[in-house]
Amino acid sequence: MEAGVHGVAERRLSKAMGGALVDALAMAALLVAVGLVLTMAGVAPQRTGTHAAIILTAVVSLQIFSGNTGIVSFGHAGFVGLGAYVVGLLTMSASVQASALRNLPTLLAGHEMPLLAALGIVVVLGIVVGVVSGAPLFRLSGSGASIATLALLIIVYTVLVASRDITRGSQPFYGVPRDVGLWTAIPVAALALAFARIFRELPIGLSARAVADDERGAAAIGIDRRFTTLFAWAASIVVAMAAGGLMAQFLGAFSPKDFYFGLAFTTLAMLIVGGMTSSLGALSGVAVTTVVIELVRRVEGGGEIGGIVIPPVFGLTEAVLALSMILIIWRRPEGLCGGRELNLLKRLGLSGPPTAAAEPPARTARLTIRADGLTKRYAGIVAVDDAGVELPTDCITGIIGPNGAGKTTLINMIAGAVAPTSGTLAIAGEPVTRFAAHRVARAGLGRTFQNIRIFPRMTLLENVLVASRQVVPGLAAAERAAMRELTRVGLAHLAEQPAGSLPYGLRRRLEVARALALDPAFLVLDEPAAGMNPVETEWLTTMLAKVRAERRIGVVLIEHDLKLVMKLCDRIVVVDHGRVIAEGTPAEVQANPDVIAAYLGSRTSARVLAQTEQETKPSNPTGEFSHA
Ligand SMILES: Nc1ncnc2c1ncn2[C@@H]1O[C@H](COP(=O)(O)OP(=O)(O)OP(=O)(O)O)[C@@H](O)[C@H]1O
Repeated sequence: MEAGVHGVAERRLSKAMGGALVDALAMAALLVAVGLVLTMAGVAPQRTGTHAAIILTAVVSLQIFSGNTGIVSFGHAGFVGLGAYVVGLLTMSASVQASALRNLPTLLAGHEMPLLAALGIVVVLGIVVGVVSGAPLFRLSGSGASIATLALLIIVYTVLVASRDITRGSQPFYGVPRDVGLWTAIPVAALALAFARIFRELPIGLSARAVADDERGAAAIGIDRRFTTLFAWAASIVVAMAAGGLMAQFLGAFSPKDFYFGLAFTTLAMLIVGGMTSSLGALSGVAVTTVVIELVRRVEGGGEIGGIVIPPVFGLTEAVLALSMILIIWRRPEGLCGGRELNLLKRLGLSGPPTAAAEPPARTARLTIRADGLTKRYAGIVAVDDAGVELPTDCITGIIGPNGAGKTTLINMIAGAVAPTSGTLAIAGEPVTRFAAHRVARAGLGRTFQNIRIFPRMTLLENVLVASRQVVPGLAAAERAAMRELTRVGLAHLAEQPAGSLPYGLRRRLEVARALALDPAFLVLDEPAAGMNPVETEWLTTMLAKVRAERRIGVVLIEHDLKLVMKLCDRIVVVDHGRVIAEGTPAEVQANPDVIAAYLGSRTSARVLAQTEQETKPSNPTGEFSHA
């Protein structure tokens, strides 16, 4: 039994969260150290540092969204602007308002708030604005969503310009108290960085990264893409608007064009240079780019260096930024940090993988998946035709049939990945006919895919954790459950490696571990032995029989390896031309003339069948667990 302070800490705080907190503290300490150096260096460096810290907050807001969801956003700059105008209006003195904004609605006039109170309002407003602007947006995904963020940038800009009574239109909005200095900007930037670092380890951050890596794989473990994306968007908009609030009190005067394409481009370039997928990337991107911009600005306006007269080169800063962005995308697509976080604890050898949890209790009730009259028509093709099957938890069911028979389509309809044209479906008595894949997963179905769908940029542990945390309360406990599944499939020693580095056979194992981490009532495997050598196939057979016996879950597998099917399965469903043509024990199916005619007619199949006949186990009509 675990004992002592370390054991208690591990039980309460997940390893990943502990690491994130230490990283957040380290980055904050770094910012404070830079701030102290700048304080001693004079007024001009302090102003540069303050501006950089505010820009860092804006870049971090972009990182929280784009870095986790993989959707490049052009829209955040607009929301930085919105935050600037809100804080400007709330903190401006009434006398300045009276002269600069004569037609300001009374609701907005004369607040004269301190910055902190105005930032509090910005946070609340940011949540509302984030949800309202994101809700229609994230029906889209991928590049469609990216283009929609560009449209949002234009909409926010247009609204700011058009709201003349409130913003002075395209004229400068002036008279905002200039109260933001280095020691306001740095703590806010440190907080934003800490939030970003912790966000990626939270369930929502894990889900967002899973969606970014493989949308269908994420849906199969119960992740709702729309909710996840909307949450990440709203959280990032809060940070963007807070950055805008600081910018307002740093500049004192600004106009909508300060928060348009120029800012969108600069912040995006900084994030790409540093590395979009980590908070460390945001920090290093801003640091490196700020230094480069400062150096280039000295040349841009012209001057004399060592007696050589340099003419003004306007637009040089943007050109250098664009060039560095292209260079990074070309030479180092993951950015300077390569997508890595600091991970101080791991680097110092102070944190290893979590311990594995004990097995969950075996299921006691007999449950079924019931499909009636399931049909799927594609233009001109009936992929599945009026299929009716019952898949219980007390046996391993094999679904076989020739290529193109409709097996995968049948499974995809059951798993919610393909909407049936007609028919009904129920899992454990719950009607799930029109459920999206993530809802079917939550109803108790874990699955793997014919074309493996792991999350390659996440570690093996994260791949499984993102599933276990759906059913295990508490991240620390979910981590231990994930370790248990990795141990089961023999991958625990690779827990902290990126999944993308795994060879093909091990990826299949990881996918099985991820599906089992959902603690599903049903495990559906689409060609699990494809690409495995005989030793791996034997391992898979043993592991499946063992897990079925221990956990008492229903296993359904589509498999072309007839030997494996006949050896492992209690029941077999045969599909041909989209129809279920036979159903029964392996012995019954092998003797069925329809099966022999339609599916096993070829010489090779007949030979396999003959070979496997002796190895086939007896039928299991009582539904007893035969693999205990
Ligand atoms: N998205 C789709 N659009 C059009 N036709 C499709 C689509 N998906 C599947 N089909 C067709 O439906 C039929 C059944 O395909 P399915 O992949 O379900 O068969 P299968 O039995 O799993 O085949 P295999 O063993 O080769 O994987 C095939 O004719 C296939 O071409």
